[in-house]
Amino acid sequence: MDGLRYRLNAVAINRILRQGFRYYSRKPASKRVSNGPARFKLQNDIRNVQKPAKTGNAKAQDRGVFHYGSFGGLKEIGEAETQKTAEVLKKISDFEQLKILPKVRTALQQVISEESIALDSSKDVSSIKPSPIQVAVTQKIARTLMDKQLQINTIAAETGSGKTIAYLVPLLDYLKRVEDETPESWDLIKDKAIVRSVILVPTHELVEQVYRTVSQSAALLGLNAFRWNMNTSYTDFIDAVKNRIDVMVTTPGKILNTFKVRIINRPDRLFSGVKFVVLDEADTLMDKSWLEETHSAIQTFPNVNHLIFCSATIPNEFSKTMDRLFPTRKSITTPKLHKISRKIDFKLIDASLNPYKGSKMKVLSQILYAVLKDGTEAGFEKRCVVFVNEKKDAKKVEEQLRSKYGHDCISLTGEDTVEERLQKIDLFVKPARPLESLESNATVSELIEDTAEFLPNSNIRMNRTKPVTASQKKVSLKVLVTTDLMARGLNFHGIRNVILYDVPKTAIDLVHRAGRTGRMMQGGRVFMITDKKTKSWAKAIPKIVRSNKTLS
Ligand SMILES: Nc1ncnc2c1ncn2[C@@H]1O[C@H](COP(=O)(O)OP(=O)(O)OP(=O)(O)O)[C@@H](O)[C@H]1O
Repeated sequence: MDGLRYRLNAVAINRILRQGFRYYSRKPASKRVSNGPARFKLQNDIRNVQKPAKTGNAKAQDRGVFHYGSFGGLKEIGEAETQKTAEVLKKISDFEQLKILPKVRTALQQVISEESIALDSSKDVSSIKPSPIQVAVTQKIARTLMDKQLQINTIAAETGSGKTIAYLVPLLDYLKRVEDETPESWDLIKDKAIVRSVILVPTHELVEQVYRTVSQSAALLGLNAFRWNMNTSYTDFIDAVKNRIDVMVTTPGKILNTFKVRIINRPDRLFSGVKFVVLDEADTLMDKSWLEETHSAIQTFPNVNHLIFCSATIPNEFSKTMDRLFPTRKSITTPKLHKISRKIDFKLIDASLNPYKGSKMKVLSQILYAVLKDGTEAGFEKRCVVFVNEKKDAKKVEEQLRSKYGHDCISLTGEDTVEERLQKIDLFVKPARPLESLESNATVSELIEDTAEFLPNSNIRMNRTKPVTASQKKVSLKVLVTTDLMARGLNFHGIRNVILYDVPKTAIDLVHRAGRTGRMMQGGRVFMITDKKTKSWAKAIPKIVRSNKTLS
């Protein structure tokens, strides 16, 4: 980073930080408010939103539901539906109480202990507890796990609630029970060239992420896992399937491609052994743009027993599609579905107020500066994800952050190749790197004065719990600017700050983007930048999060 430029910016920023409040105090007395302008404005906005002017919305609010935006949003889930899950959760809180094979339980606890962001390495593996969705799914599906007829379930739970393990429990339990409890069937298939189960996801990033969890669990259980992504050749697949693939992770497109090439002989036979199919990020996979491909891919598995649709949101459109195509499905939903975790500190900054003068870019650079300086994540490289609505803006924002403000920044959109995308997200999906391990520590804060504690004209006070020590002054911040493409399903590892540069257009986008932090009940901060055009329903979100309201 260009030190001099940064130093100049820092001086400017500090001046702006101080001037923000001075400027405000020069305003006419009638407009002065002791709590600070933005807070006042925010409360006004909330009051406006809560006025029962729009009767539909007011009624929804009475039920604890907040209608965000004017586009077709999230389905309102009836209390009766989540009540069933709540009842199960009252009775069960341990893995030991779940009806699964002990070896599957131990393997999955082991995997959770190795990959979870919510546990420290000293944690005793056997004391790891299942998350609510893991309890609900296991108990519900276990009852009919080995039944022969087709069973269709939708699983829906909030972002970062452990849904991958939730569907892996019945899947792996099923595969191992076939081996252990039906030796005649197992003898017939164990040496056959077949695929036994498939997990479908929309992107190659997710193929990689889900495969990591699947391959770890499969190795512990003596199962063969295989991922088919952009680098996998048809010969790789043929070699793997010869030895039986127990779990395959791929995209619907890859499944359909097997029917288009000569090199794969009779793919219908290879897929005739598929008994268990999971669609992860099902609302995306069943979206208009994917539906045809996804549906055709499912149809290539004629003997499937379990079909699971898993997602963090149930958009109205998805629900209608499912009613049409799979009317007999059963739903498993958690009470917190469509809520933003209360562990997330949701902050608003209004770019239309001084000193930003309408510049969202200025706001963004100041948030990044404040994040850099807040004294958290001491000794580790900080990482921050910025979401924009349009892909054309990702590059623009990146360039400005780099050239004008000297931030260490990359942008990622669908225009990058899959390899580039995987490379760019690598730093963000892995645990934060200790600063000592980095060759050249970016010692940005050593160049700047230690003064910034709040952002002007916002409801933001950067909570610095301890004084910043000399070692904490060594800081480094990596910034990823991206679009909704990276908002679904990706388990950004321990990312504590997400910035919504643009106000998300729908509640669906809002829930997914905010959900890249605060995963598995860990803390996190979401900063949303608003401006003159931003509707009052968006400005009400911090209050909605604090009061634990459901979004629709
Ligand atoms: N029982 C558990 N205890 C603690 N951590 C867990 C548990 N189960 C899963 N995790 C961890 O929680 C994190 C989030 O899990 P996962 O990615 O499956 O969430 P998700 O619900 O699929 O999120 P999204 O909706 O964003 O796709 C992972 O780091 C995972 O290792």
